[in-house]
Amino acid sequence: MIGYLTHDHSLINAFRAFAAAPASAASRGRARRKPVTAEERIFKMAPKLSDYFGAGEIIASKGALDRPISGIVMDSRRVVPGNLFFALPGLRTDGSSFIDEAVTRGAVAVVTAKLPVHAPAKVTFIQVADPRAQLARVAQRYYRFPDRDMSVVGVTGTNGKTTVSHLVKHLLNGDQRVGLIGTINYDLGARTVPSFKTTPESVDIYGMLAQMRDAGCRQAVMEVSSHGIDQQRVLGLGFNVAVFTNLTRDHLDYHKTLDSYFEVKTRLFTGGTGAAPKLAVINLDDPHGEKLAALIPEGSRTVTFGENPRAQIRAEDVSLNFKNTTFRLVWPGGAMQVESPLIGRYNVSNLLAAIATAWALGRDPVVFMPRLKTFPGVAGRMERIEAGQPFNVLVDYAHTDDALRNALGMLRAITPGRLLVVFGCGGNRDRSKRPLMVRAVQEQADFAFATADNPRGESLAQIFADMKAGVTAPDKITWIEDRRRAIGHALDIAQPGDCLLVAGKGHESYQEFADTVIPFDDRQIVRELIAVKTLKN
Ligand SMILES: CC(=O)N[C@H]1[C@@H](OP(=O)(O)OP(=O)(O)OC[C@H]2O[C@@H](n3ccc(=O)[nH]c3=O)[C@H](O)[C@@H]2O)O[C@H](CO)[C@@H](O)[C@@H]1O[C@H](C)C(=O)N[C@@H](C)C(=O)N[C@H](CCC(=O)O)C(=O)O
Ligand SMILES: Nc1ncnc2c1ncn2[C@@H]1O[C@H](COP(=O)(O)OP(=O)(O)OP(=O)(O)O)[C@@H](O)[C@H]1O
Ligand SMILES: N[C@H](CCC[C@H](N)C(=O)O)C(=O)O
Ligand SMILES: [Mg+2]
Repeated sequence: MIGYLTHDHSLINAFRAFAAAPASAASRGRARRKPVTAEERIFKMAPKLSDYFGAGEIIASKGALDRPISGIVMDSRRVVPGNLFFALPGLRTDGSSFIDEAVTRGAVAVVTAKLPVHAPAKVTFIQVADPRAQLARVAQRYYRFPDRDMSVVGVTGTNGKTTVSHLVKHLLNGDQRVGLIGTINYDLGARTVPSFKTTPESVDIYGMLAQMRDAGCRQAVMEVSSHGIDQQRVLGLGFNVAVFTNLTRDHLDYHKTLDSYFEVKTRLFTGGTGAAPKLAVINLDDPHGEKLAALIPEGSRTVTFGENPRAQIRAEDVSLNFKNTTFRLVWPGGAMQVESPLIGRYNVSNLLAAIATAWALGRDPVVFMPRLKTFPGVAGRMERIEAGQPFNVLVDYAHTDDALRNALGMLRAITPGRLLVVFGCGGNRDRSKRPLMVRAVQEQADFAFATADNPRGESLAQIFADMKAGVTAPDKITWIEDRRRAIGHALDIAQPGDCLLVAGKGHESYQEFADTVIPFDDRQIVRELIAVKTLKN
């Protein structure tokens, strides 16, 4: 262990404050757009608190409504003087318990579901029906509707969101500056910062879209997680395009059933998050994609992709190997040969999703496809580690049974020797996927080291116990709690011709325990251990 960060996520909070800082007065002045509605016109003047609320949104209030605010915050620990604090009901606690703390830190106004009986006179209290929904509405107004100045693409699905988002950004980048919000980083146009959430809170999203707008981005791509949709983080956001990659088992700790998980995803396409997107880009190779296509409202255009002969954007004659993937791309009005260093059949799907999105946005594949050649890949997604070892090592972010099955199935087909895996299951996430992940590994791999992923607040003994319910071939799996040691053992037994997949943490540069977050990067650790091994031999 090199050191540790305390679990209060001070670093993460610092990134967050940095990423979502309100546009400065100067940058607000630089905005190039023309206000189009009466509501937007208000924000040309110095806005006051009441301007951020629409008709009927305030149920009751105490204190002045005509005061200015210096920012919007939903976590009392982030309040600075002059802020408007949103007290949100949560799964673990209630933001209302932190109103006193927020006021002590300088909040001048509080939005809450229930007015307090004894309220400090200097603070304004506003009662609304749904503080979480209201947060999104207020944030959108505070940041002056940045989504209306840009074409925003939202990508949802269990797997492939990050890969597709980065591909879309890359394909569109040649024409214009494209912002990005996703699992790995936030590209705000003028600067890129590390991510703290795949789909951040609404106030952070609108804040970041405003920074992109002010940096000249007219196009943005963002991953939209099911948690993000359900927690109204994208409420009211006007998506130009919504993309559906696939739906397989994950997050059932939160959604309980696959049907309700699917229902949450459909909201992005049917207007359930505000307005329906103008364009719906849907994977027809996934049975849930077929179902979704039938739900798209009139007024939205649907573009389908897949190997399915009915898909508008289609891959034919797919050829896969360890070095690259080739297929014939067919679209209404043309066809061409595609070659990409992204390996695995699921990446054909990701490539088609991105191509379909660019095509749906009016771009010509003949013009944008040459850009694929310079796509650098996505960090921690089938990332090859070449440190002079005589066998293949790949680091991948597969953390569901479907992703593991796909990743291992693909490597199996192209590995002459044994297929080895290091993997684990995250804590405080879906427990039901744990035995299924073990099954997927047993089906495809010759030998596996089960270890810690991010245990978070759960004991590793509990996580291992859940995983063990899926064991049918105990001789194939060695259980080693320490992830670094597990990787070391796997490297020790690997022989020329073998392939080692280190799965689950991909680009992550930390490991999260109950009360500490330690620096931990699978890619760096593999390199270090190979170097040590080489020195010893
Ligand atoms: C399970 C889940 O999604 N939880 C989210 C939920 O937390 P919660 O309901 O438990 O909140 P809580 O801790 O009870 O707190 C309630 C309120 O009190 C506030 N509070 C709390 C403590 C304090 O000292 N002061 C204070 O003001 C909190 O800011 C919050 O607004 O609401 C919070 C904001 O109100 C979110 O930050 C939190 O996301 C947590 C951090 C999280 O880890 N979410 C993950 C699962 C997530 O969203 N992941 C998806 C990706 C999933 C995928 O791979 O597809 C993502 O988009 O990142
Ligand atoms: N289209 C796909 N279908 C199935 N599995 C995929 C697909 N694309 C990627 N994967 C697998 O899922 C892993 C995660 O991919 P990616 O990061 O693109 O997905 P994501 O949806 O953004 O995940 P997360 O929800 O954790 O942010 C990859 O490392 C790979 O193993
Ligand atoms: N976005 C996913 C990431 C999982 C990554 C894996 N390393 C884990 O910690 O389980 C989630 O929050 O479920
Ligand atoms: Mg992602």
